[in-house]
Amino acid sequence: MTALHVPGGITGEPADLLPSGHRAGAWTVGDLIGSGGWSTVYAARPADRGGDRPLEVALKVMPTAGLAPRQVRRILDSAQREIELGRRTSHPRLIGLVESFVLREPDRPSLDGAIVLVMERAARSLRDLLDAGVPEADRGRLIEGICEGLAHLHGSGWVHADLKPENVLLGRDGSVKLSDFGLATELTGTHGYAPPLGTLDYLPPERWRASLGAEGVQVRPSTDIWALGIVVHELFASGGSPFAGATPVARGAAVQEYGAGRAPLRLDPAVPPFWRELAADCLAPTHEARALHTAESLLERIATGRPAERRAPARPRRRARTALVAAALCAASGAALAGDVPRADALRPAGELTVFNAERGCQDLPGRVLRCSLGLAIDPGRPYVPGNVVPTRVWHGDVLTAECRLPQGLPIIDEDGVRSTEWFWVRLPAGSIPFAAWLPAVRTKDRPPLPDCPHRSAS
Ligand SMILES: Nc1ncnc2c1ncn2[C@@H]1O[C@H](COP(=O)(O)OP(=O)(O)OP(=O)(O)O)[C@@H](O)[C@H]1O
Repeated sequence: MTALHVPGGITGEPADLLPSGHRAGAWTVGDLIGSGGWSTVYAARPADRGGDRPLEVALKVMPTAGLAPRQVRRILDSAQREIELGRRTSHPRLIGLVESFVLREPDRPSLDGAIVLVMERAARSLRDLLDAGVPEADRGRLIEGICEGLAHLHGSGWVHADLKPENVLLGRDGSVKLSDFGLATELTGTHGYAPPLGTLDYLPPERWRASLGAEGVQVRPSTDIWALGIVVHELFASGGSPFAGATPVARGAAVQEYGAGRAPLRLDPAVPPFWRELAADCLAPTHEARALHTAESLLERIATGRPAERRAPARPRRRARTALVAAALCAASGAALAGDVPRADALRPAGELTVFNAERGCQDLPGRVLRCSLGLAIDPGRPYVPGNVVPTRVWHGDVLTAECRLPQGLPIIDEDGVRSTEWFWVRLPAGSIPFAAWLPAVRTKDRPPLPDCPHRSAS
């Protein structure tokens, strides 16, 4: 875990290292695996034969000696979270906790009193794999494994809160195992509170302006979904972030510009269409829009979408998937426009529609807040995501002129569960470019008699 709001890591003298062959609790220490800001991790094996202990484990040693009380509290809190989560959950996609103990090392004062977490041992981390180059055939499987881990965590009422390639470990067989639960937070209702720590490159826009209360900062499952979107992008873009900048802070500034609707999402062209749509949904700029994409629903999409990709690797087949309308409730500036739409002079106004936004809290607002704005689609046959909406926004109560209807577009479900495949070709306010776009029928209660549209945007 990297400090965000407080100066990072442990200050003072570095702790001693445990030599290979040293006995720590019931374990014999082996090679050093690596170290983070708060801990050192060693390979280890059982010191005694017999018993049902795993034959190879990793010891995460978290020294506490000589630290300021605040730092000790931080480490104890982190260890407590790992232990609590390890005690309460168990899943093949989560690194298992075998046991924990306090190290007694009177001859090594810097290690005396260190907390030791004994964990299932992995072969390497996703960061190592990214550095070496991820084989193309493995990428989808890795994402699916991360989603499985997140789905189990979220389903058990926990948020990881520090998802990043360093914390995605890989077994010898390549299986994915999420690790490092030092910030993991149990939800009470819709959210939980974590210490104000995290890794800058994986923080969603709302975290950059989150207030720090007595309990910490608010985290929700959508925090992990954002981080997943970054990891998906990294897997296909040689480790690159979708947000430009030479430093994590500069990239964080780009995240905030995007979150405020002042910049579009620019995904690397190397990310294939299926994963691009998935990453864009994970990277929806607001918690509200992102919350529509749960780890569980992403898993379902992967399960149905990936085989199609495999069958037609040259040009992945577009699957008509059900999209949730609020996915397009985000800033859409800079959206590219698809062709094959009728010219302005070809439009003959045929009916009026009043925009209806089913999202709670968006119907009685006196002003026009971005959060409650709706984007109209460029192409009603493509997923209704930020890359497929026009820049002009509309709001609940706006009256739009409709020209025609498309009975069979992509099915859309609104926040109340109303589903429709119908779309309306509507004019946008004067001066808008483009001059018209597609409104999903779930975004209006009106059904004026309209002719069927002769056209649809190219997909
Ligand atoms: N169970 C494990 N099996 C194998 N390697 C592990 C295991 N747990 C951690 N590691 C490796 O040990 C190193 C340090 O671990 P870790 O990142 O958990 O420490 P940390 O102090 O929490 O780090 P950070 O401050 O970066 O979050 C990393 O290289 C990680 O891949």
